[in-house]
Amino acid sequence: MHPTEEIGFPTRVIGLISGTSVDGIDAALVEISGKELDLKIELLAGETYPYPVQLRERILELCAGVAISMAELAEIDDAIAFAFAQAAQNIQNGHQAANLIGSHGQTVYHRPVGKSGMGNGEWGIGKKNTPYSPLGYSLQLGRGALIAHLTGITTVSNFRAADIAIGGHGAPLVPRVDAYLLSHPQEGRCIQNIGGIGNVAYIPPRHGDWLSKIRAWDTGPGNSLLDLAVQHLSAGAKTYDENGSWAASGTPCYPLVDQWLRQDYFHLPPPKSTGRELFGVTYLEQCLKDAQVYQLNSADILATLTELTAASITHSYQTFLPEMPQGVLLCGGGSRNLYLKQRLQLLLASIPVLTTDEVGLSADFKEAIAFGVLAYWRHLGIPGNLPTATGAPGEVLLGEIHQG
Ligand SMILES: Nc1ncnc2c1ncn2[C@@H]1O[C@H](COP(=O)(O)OP(=O)(O)OP(=O)(O)O)[C@@H](O)[C@H]1O
Ligand SMILES: CC(=O)N[C@H]1[C@@H]2OC[C@@H](O2)[C@@H](O)[C@@H]1O[C@H](C)C(=O)O
Repeated sequence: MHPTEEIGFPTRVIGLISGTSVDGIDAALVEISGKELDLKIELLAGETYPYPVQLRERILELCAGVAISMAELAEIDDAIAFAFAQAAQNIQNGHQAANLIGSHGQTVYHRPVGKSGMGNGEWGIGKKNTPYSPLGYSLQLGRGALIAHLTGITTVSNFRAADIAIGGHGAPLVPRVDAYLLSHPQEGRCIQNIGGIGNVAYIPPRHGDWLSKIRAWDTGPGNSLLDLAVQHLSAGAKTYDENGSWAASGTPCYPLVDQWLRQDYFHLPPPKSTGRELFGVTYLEQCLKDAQVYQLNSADILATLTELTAASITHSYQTFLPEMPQGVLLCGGGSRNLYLKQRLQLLLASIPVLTTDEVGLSADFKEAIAFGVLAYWRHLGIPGNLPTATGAPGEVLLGEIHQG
């Protein structure tokens, strides 16, 4: 049977993701129709389901590189799959049942392509064109087979592996979905996600060979350093800077922002990807040491870290885009940080900074929606990666299908 007949067409899909902020599982129930240029989605329900506190803490430790046994890894993998399956069940309450799930899972480790950790060519890594050339590696927990079993719904998971296997970064993957849902006939747009990590998709006006002109990459820290700093500076009382109001009460230290912007990652040309492995605990520790030199108070530290996020985004547009966009559309939790949004608008001067909500696509649930669309494309046999975004040499089908 053709896959579209199996799941019905148009179809009701659940997209699930927990991102690098590890704040909880974003679930989106969407009705999807069309394929690419005629792709349409309707968000029927969107919800964030927080992780149980202990599970979140364990995941954050894993992300920070704390060593654990394989047995414990298996337990965490299952706990995440159970939580994702529960989220899929809950999001359907009051709605007709879904017939497909796209589950990104929880990233706990991301090694960008060309960044082998083994060194010395051990295992043959580092020798180009051998089976062990320095491919990327990206590990998402919450196995799809278990989600399919628990929900009884066919589940697509492990989306990044196929792109990585052919030499891509396996990230960012959302830009291909952005292209079809957010492109504009006359306007070049940047779709800027500000999650734990920031990523941008530059989408030129939708005519000619616009698809091949799309550029996308991870811009660097979104909220990851800010969240860690807030936790540290509030002695655990807060997990993030609501609306950016704490940072707004301070003053950015511009010499420090300039110093931080000299970091290699910001100068690496795209395609490129990153994660909490770089912009995580160790990175923040260095930032806090640097801040001592300038005797910054807590508010000033947060203002300076917020400025780093804003400046790294705009600096990367100015450095790597073929032309500046006519508009910027924000999404992800950072789009709710009013101070950060204000700083971005100031740095981008006359380029309007809006959120994707303002053009009809949920800024909170866009990533979850995108993994629903990627699962749908997998079922239809449509590739999900954009080689200009991930650096892969070609398009591939993304994700493994587990029958429900
Ligand atoms: N009202 C708000 N004010 C300020 N910051 C906010 C607000 N709401 C959310 N955030 C920030 O957004 C973060 C969560 O963003 P989001 O859920 O988009 O990240 P993610 O999806 O986990 O990350 P990624 O996109 O890197 O995978 C929170 O940790 C917090 O820092
Ligand atoms: C390995 C991984 O999970 N990367 C995430 C992360 O969060 C933002 C940025 O880094 C992005 O490249 C990617 O997520 C989105 C969903 C993507 O693939 O488009």
